[in-house]
Amino acid sequence: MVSIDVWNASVEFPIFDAKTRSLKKAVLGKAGGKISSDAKVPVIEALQDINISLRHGDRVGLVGHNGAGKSTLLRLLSGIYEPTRGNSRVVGKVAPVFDLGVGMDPEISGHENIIIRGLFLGMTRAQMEKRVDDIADFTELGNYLNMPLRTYSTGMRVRLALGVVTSIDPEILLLDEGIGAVDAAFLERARDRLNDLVRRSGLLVFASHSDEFLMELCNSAIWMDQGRMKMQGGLREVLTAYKGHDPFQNVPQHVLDRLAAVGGSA
Ligand SMILES: Nc1ncnc2c1ncn2[C@@H]1O[C@H](COP(=O)(O)OP(=O)(O)OP(=O)(O)O)[C@@H](O)[C@H]1O
Repeated sequence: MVSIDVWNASVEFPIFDAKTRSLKKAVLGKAGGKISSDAKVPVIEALQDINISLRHGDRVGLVGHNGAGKSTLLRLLSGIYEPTRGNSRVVGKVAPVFDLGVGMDPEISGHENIIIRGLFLGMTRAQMEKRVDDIADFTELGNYLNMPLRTYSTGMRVRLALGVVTSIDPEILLLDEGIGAVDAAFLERARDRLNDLVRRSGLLVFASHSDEFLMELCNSAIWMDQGRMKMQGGLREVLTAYKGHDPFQNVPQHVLDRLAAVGGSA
């Protein structure tokens, strides 16, 4: 059974560049983590005192201003960062989807990239070979799949990457908001695949600035603020507190019904 547990975890980035000493005097705005001023070198306190316990079936949205610590938290959960203090334990195979294009090689074909990217996300070559046709159909890239990736437009790369990402079977899916940068029309086509992906995943943690995406995929949320967890609870409750208004209020009933049907937040 998959699980994520984090106890009193902090992640700090010491900044050794002498020029950054002036940072110590910096006044922080709303965006960004906390910069500690008492240490010898300035330290960015990206995460402080994080306590999380997630189990199979949890679908958690991470919300918060720029620099609040969402991406750092995802990297902590994926094992890319170790906590500077405290502990974390993740049981299950993690698929980190932080940057849609990461692990793609511009010099090899779309087909080959499908396999490579799948391997990077924890799949086997045999599993990916079985999915290539389905991914090719979805991307509508046709003969381009035999061409090197460098010949693709940005949108074509995103189609390929999204096709691969939505084909995997992750135990724990960690999604960063890059996925929200996809254009609306294609996203509409990807909607069902994304929902299926999330349904197949044992556990989802998704950092996003998009209410629509969060409503679609998540049922609870954590509000990050300057590296700390400001609030944790149901998605609607947390989004309402974070935004200062209830974003569900303006959602038409038929959309709420559809979200309820796919197991979303409504
Ligand atoms: N590698 C790093 N070195 C130094 N500081 C970092 C590093 N990564 C993140 N930070 C700092 O940690 C804090 C949290 O950043 P993080 O990227 O986790 O925020 P975020 O909530 O994902 O922001 P956004 O919504 O803009 O993506 C910020 O103050 C950032 O400047």
